[in-house]
Amino acid sequence: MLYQTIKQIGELDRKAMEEAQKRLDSLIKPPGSLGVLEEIAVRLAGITGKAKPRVQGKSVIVMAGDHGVVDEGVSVAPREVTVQMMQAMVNGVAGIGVLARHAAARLVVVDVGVLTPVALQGVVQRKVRAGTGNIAAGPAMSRDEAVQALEVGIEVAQSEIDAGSNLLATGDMGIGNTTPSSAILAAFGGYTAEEATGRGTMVNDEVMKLKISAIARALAKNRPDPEDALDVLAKVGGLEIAGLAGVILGAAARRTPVLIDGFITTAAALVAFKLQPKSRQYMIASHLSGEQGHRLMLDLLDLRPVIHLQMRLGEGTGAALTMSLVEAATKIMREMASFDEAGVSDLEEDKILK
Ligand SMILES: O=C(O)c1ccc[n+]([C@@H]2O[C@H](COP(=O)([O-])O)[C@@H](O)[C@H]2O)c1
Ligand SMILES: Cc1cc2nc[nH]c2cc1C
Repeated sequence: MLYQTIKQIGELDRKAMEEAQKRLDSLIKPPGSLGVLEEIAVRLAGITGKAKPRVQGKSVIVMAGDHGVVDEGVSVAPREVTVQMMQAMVNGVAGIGVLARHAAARLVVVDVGVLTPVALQGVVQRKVRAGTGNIAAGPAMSRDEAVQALEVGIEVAQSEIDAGSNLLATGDMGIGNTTPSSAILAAFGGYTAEEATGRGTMVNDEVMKLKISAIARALAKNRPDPEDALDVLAKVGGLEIAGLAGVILGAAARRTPVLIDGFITTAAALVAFKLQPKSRQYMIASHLSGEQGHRLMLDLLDLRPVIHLQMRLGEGTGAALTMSLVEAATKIMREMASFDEAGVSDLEEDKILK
């Protein structure tokens, strides 16, 4: 199913993009004056094949997993916080609970690999295994488990689309998950552990040293092959990272725009891109995370973040906030009048900067 999904991902619809650009240029404004909103509008046309798409339903999909590498002491938070935060999410009181509600989006929380054996009320149960292995000592998971977690993401994304959502946002929850995300960045980008590592939940200098050492050992021990995305994902990734890469591929295969959140979801975006380079065109980078290394990831993807709020919470919070901007771009296309329609005098063509 993974390979079928990867094969289904096509190119953007250039004709719809040209039509959208033409319409934008006819609207009552100086050329290009809505800036990035115009870029989003054109890309949405390419993704959906419609010059004037309408956002009909929004879903934020949070994938959650635990990490064996927490044994190395790489986070400020104890591992049980993963599950406690999932509970807070379904109760609507976590950051993403608030911001998904603010965006009028459905919030879907998926257990793709948390340690607790108990099923949480309101959480979608798709556990592939109970947490990853410690990447500083061996692989995170098997190749087969990585495929299973990717397929969970594809299925959840496509069931949200089947239920009427046509704008998706990605979110993550997993204590310790900035460590595998940094390892993924180092593996794909050829960076050292030091260059790829940030402070996550705000670890101090002492913990930072442990974290860099754990990532360096993870790379040396596992030797992930950057030419083989599944190898990188299985050896130094995470279950929620795999699930999120699946969400992105599943959305792209169904020509649905998908908002990328922060450091962890962008690591997943890198995996999706390496599995299918065409998937990149369906991604909208929502924000620039405060996590060191996020910009390096976005540069590898050649994506430009829409908002800069120094957020580094994860959970899909930056992606949820950006949903309303994406929706605004569709409304510009649908509701703003042209010079002709509004009876505004045409601009003087010979005076416009070309
Ligand atoms: O999204 C981000 O950019 C981001 C940056 C730093 C931390 N986080 C969140 O914090 C947790 C991981 O931090 P850590 O220090 O435990 O690796 C995880 O649950 C993430 O959602 C998220
Ligand atoms: C409290 C808390 C909330 C989070 N949300 C995402 N990662 C998190 C990490 C912590 C520690």
